[in-house]
Amino acid sequence: MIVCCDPGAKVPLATHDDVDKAIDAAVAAAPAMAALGAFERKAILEKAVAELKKRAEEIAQILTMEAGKPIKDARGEVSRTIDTFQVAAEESVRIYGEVMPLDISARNKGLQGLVKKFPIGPVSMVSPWNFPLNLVAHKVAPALAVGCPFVLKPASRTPLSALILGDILHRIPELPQGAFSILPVSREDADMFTVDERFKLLTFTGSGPVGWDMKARAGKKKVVMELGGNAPCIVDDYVPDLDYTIQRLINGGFYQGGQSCIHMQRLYVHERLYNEVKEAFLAQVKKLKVGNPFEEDTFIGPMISEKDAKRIEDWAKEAVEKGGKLLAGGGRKGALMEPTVLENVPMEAMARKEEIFGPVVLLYKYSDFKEAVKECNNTHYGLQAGIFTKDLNKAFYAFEHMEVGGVILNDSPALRVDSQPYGGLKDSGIQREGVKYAMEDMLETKVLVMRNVGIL
Ligand SMILES: NC(=O)C1=CN([C@@H]2O[C@H](COP(=O)(O)OP(=O)(O)OC[C@H]3O[C@@H](n4cnc5c(N)ncnc54)[C@H](OP(=O)(O)O)[C@@H]3O)[C@@H](O)[C@H]2O)C=CC1
Ligand SMILES: O=C(O)[C@H](O)COP(=O)(O)O
Repeated sequence: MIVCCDPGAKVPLATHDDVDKAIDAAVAAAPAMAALGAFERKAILEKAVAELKKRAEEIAQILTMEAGKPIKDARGEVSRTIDTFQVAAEESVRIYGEVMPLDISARNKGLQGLVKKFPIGPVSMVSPWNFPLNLVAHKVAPALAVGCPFVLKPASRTPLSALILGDILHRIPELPQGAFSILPVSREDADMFTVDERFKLLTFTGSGPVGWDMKARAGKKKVVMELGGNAPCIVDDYVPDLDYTIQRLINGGFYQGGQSCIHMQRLYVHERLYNEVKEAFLAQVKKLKVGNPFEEDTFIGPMISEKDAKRIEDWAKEAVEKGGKLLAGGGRKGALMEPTVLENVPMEAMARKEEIFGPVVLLYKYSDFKEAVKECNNTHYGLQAGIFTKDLNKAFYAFEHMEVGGVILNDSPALRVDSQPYGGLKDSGIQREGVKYAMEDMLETKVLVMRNVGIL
């Protein structure tokens, strides 16, 4: 069977039997993976970095073809993927344990512990279409850094860049046979990624309903979930620089066509700056080029499918029906969705309640900072939040009170550095990615308890 991805590339689709064999191969490769020295894991990751650098433009073109991602963003994703692998190479030689005193009471006299981290074993990986290369890298590179074999299922709509990464790894002879498989597979045949007990960890990035259902059925394995968001951003009464702030707000709201779970969906602006920010923001929105993603100056390419673009358009319409005001955009041509700004959209509207995953920003005015933080938290998601302010006390207040995995000061919530801890609270997930943090989940702590009996 084959699976198609726009605009017509075809790749083989693995069967249930293929997945079964891949898991067996990962189990068989686990001892050899665990036996790799830190210097060997580092060398493998560095070879991947070198090859990604060589093939960067080819991969960027493929990302644009398979996901409709503007070419500038595709190049950005490749360069972030190189960072992700580079950081993993560096972290691979920094997996520390500890020696701990265990003589905590008289009966434990003479005891100490040697604590060491060991690779957890075969990892099941399921990745989404919105960052088809770097979100794959955020699972693959940490696994290689700790010495875990893996089987990865890329999203059906965007399997190509993951398969190219597989091609790169396949050419690294130091990787033990069976250490990895990358298998495009139908949802029906993908159930083993969730339920198979040969896997010791399931790491999933994608939508909430799918992720939470997987967690419920994952059995005894550890689970990492990177799910959706509905990211808020506050622009306080005094900000470092208004032009800079507007430029970052535009990026946060419309970069990647809003198809990112840290996309700035809600923008709360202090009443002192409200009119000025609104006017400058709308002026910039009107200049954004929507269209052919291969053109260098395109800011917003097509949504991942026409169906998704239609849903986004419908949610914008519903927001107006429920009392919101349309300030810009709202229209759609096929899969191309206009950058859209809505004001005062009420809580009952889908665009306020749920993750819109499109180029839509909701604008609100506030007068009390603490109330604005409360309103930011008024969602079942909790991934990232942004705050622009000159006042460090407010920044710390936001850091302490925002119910999210990351607060971004003086930039939009859409900012992610690939080495930072990344992940959410509430319905946005559990555990963290961001190389070093993903590695922690792929390691098992073991202790050697030693008694010094004092006899020669
Ligand atoms: N990072 C994020 O927060 C993301 C959020 N989303 C949100 O989710 C919405 C839907 O996007 P979509 O791509 O369908 O997201 P999904 O969560 O449905 O898919 C993500 C990955 O999970 C796979 N998958 C889905 N169901 C199963 C299953 N039962 N067993 C094993 N694997 C499974 C998908 O495979 P397949 O591709 O074959 O269906 C894909 O590889 C988006 O519009 C957006 O709102 C989407 C992507 C990323
Ligand atoms: O910049 C990123 O890496 C993404 O926004 C993170 O991907 P997500 O949309 O799955 O969180």
